[in-house]
Amino acid sequence: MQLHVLQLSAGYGGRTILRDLGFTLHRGEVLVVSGPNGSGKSTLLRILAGLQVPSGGLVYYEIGDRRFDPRDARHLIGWVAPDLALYRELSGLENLRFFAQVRGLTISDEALNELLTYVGLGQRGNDRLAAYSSGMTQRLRYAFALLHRPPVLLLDEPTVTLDERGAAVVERIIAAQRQRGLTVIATNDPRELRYADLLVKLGG
Ligand SMILES: Nc1ncnc2c1ncn2[C@@H]1O[C@H](COP(=O)(O)OP(=O)(O)OP(=O)(O)O)[C@@H](O)[C@H]1O
Repeated sequence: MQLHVLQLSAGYGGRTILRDLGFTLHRGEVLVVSGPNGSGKSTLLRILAGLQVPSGGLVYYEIGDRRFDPRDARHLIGWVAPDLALYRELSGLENLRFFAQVRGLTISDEALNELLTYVGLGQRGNDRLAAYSSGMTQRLRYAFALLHRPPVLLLDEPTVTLDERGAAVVERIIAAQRQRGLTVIATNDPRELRYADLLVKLGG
């Protein structure tokens, strides 16, 4: 599996944010996208997730001899971002059940509870999200992203609001993802540069 980005450009209303960006990411590798606020990290991740269309260039995932446009690759992608909204009136477990159903997955409650334990929410799966702290909600986003065991993991500000234990969970998830496929991290936290097999610096 590979991710190919060729001469990518993107912007908003005639303002160019990303210009002529190119790289290839191979299975097992981690790409870290760094840069100051407003340099286009989230924009790049949204394009890789198929949530935004670039103004120029080419982006595709390659598996064997098949190519997928990001917009047709949602089943391949797990996505964690601060603006990823989950249902506050549902419990953690109910959120996972709901999104598994939406994705057409059959996953037992036992497996969902294992996933909750994996992200450190084992004791809190039946609490409503309204009662979660921001770090607990961020942990649940990881469980959500991992539901379908995606070969591509896109992490925007992966450890924002997480404590040390939460950051250790993220470290474990990234290590596991190296066995499964690709990881892309957008961050301006210098501690996260250590994950990079490939580093793309945006802005200044
Ligand atoms: N929907 C939008 N409409 C117009 N401009 C936008 C939109 N989204 C982002 N921008 C602009 O594009 C630029 C890049 O934003 P982006 O969120 O990709 O940067 P970032 O590097 O992720 O920033 P941060 O570190 O603050 O999260 C910024 O100048 C931002 O104001």
